[in-house]
Amino acid sequence: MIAILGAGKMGEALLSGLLRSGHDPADVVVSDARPERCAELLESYGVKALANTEAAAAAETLLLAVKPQDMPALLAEIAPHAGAVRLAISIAAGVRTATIEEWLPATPVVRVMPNTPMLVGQGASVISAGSHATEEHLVQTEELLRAVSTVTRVPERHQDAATALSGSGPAYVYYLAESMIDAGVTMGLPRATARELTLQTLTGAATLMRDSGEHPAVLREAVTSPGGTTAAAVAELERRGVRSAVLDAIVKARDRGAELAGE
Ligand SMILES: NC(=O)C1=CN([C@@H]2O[C@H](COP(=O)(O)OP(=O)(O)OC[C@H]3O[C@@H](n4cnc5c(N)ncnc54)[C@H](O)[C@@H]3O)[C@@H](O)[C@H]2O)C=CC1
Ligand SMILES: O=C(O)[C@@H]1CCC=N1
Repeated sequence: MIAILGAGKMGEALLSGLLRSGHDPADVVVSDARPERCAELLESYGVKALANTEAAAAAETLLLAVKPQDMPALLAEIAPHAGAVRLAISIAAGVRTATIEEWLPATPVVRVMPNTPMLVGQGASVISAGSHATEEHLVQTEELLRAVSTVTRVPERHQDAATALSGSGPAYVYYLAESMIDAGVTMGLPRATARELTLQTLTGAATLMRDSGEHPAVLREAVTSPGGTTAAAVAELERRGVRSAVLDAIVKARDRGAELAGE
């Protein structure tokens, strides 16, 4: 039995991935602080909702998907009931495996940083083993996540960097998308047209980068005609220091992650 504790946006993405990859709804339970949320998930997926303590007692695998600030209360509540748990997987940003192990001593813990494209089966997750987790636990976690994301193993000391890059990363892409759409509207394009062109450009450019395996600089050069339009735009980005702003912003996100984790 797998229990998803905290069935919000990310919890639901995990749930739908598990069911899509062939898990029986009878082998998955959810628990959430909001009863109406539990009713919704029962209605949509046919999974049973239990109280946190009952879910922890019934499951061999826990997927901990509450917000980081709700994690201490959840761990304190379930710890006395989690005797049969063989693997605890946490997706909470900035919560270290050692913190979870303080509450669930001797339990194998795997820490995951997913991202929101997991909601459409296109996530990028990084995973790290806690001190009791073995190869088998990492493989089990990879199997659970593969239906909704790619999975990359990193040592836990790289979790804050991965959180800054891929965990927060979708926000940077949406920020760029907003700017591009606004530019289109400023130049007189209908908003729907600007949105569609921006969306297809981002999707197409990402697909080309993946499928060609080329370095992004090579792909950018292929767009940039001497003395042309792209060269004018890129020169302005360089003049404004956008490249170093992006780099500094992501390092700031990494530092904030370490601060939130109490490091
Ligand atoms: N949203 C994002 O971009 C990402 C989020 N994460 C992590 O995923 C986790 C979940 O995030 P979201 O799904 O976005 O949040 P959310 O707010 O949609 O879901 C959290 C759920 O936990 C429930 N909850 C709160 N306290 C509880 C308790 N004591 N017992 C049971 N349920 C409880 C809430 O009712 C809510 O449904 C967070 O720890 C976050 O750090 C990780 C990567 C990316
Ligand atoms: O902004 C945050 O703190 C979380 C972590 C990764 C994405 N959202």
